Amino acid sequence: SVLADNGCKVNLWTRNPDQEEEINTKRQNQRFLPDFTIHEAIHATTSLAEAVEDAAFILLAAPSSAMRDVARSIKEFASDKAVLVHATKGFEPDTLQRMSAVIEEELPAWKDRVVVLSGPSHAEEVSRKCPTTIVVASRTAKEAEEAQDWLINPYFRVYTNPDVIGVEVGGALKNIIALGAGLSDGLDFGDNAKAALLTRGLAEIARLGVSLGANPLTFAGLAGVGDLVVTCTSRHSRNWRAGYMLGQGQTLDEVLSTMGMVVEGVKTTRAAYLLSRKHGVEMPIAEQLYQVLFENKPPREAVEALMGRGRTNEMEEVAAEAAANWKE
Ligand SMILES: NC(=O)c1ccc[n+]([C@@H]2O[C@H](COP(=O)([O-])OP(=O)(O)OC[C@H]3O[C@@H](n4cnc5c(N)ncnc54)[C@H](O)[C@@H]3O)[C@@H](O)[C@H]2O)c1
Ligand SMILES: O=P(O)(O)OC[C@H](O)CO
Repeated sequence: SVLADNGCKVNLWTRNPDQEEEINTKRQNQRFLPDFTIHEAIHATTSLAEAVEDAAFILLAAPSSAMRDVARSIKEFASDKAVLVHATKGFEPDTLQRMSAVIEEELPAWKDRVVVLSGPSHAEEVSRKCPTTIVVASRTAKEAEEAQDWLINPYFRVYTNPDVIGVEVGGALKNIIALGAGLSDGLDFGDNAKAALLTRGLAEIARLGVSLGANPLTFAGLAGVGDLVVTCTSRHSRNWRAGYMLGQGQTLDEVLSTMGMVVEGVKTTRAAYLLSRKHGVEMPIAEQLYQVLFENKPPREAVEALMGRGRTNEMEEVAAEAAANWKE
């Protein structure tokens, strides 16, 4: 919609022929974005070749578990002159890789040229043209600035950032904390608890991010605290909603079947748990959530475990992590 508003002719790929027809004839997508009139310049197609072969700008937004397949499928059709952007917030579940690494493996022509788009941006509000700020990151300024040119408009303000790793890690890990915030709200634990989760969650995100090579300052920006705040507090967030239902006593299977949309935080909790062990990074919130989601730990016990941890210094850990990384 942003690209169509900016004067572009847009092809939107869907695997579902009914959805293709609904979009092209009724200008609606009732399942995923009800009551929104889709711009006339958007043409839905079930043909991936038609969707990408003449495209100068390609935006991949598949769930993280599907990104490799989708990237592989466009290889034979996409022009390597196209600006390639992804908006997916998660790690590949099996390999624990970031999305740009997965895309670059499947599409070597874009090596070091994949742009990451992230930040606080629920589709429900962008489609209503609510003022939104996001960030695009790439290894060299050229690609991010090109993506910025394509996307920026009076209601969609786009910043650039050189920190691909930090922007991807922030976008992925905030979903875990949003699940936790929803869970806390579902247990009626109040605003103090939620503020604690956001703040200590940000510390965890920064710790793992820095150990993966991110700039810690990125987590103070749109892809860090910005997206963390919106996802932990917005009624639009699927991750917050899923956590809330868990807090109210539903099982994970019940929650996921009710949602009918991707809840990236579930698989990302597992990925973060495994990455934290691999890199020796302490992530107590992610660890407790992992036990709630995958080991049937009662949520109240998880909160007790977090509150009962040994005494610690608030600032020490982030500074120590950054120093260790710098020495390497
Ligand atoms: N919804 C938002 O506001 C928003 C904002 C920013 C980023 N994101 C990110 O975008 C990604 C997708 O989220 P969404 O909101 O579109 O989810 P969604 O659940 O609304 O839609 C996912 C779409 O992917 C399709 N899909 C599932 N498996 C597929 C596969 N194997 N191959 C191809 N397509 C497949 C589904 O059919 C569906 O159309 C996530 O990583 C999410 O974090 C979403
Ligand atoms: O609905 P969620 O929880 O997947 O969040 C969507 C976006 O990432 C918000 O920026």
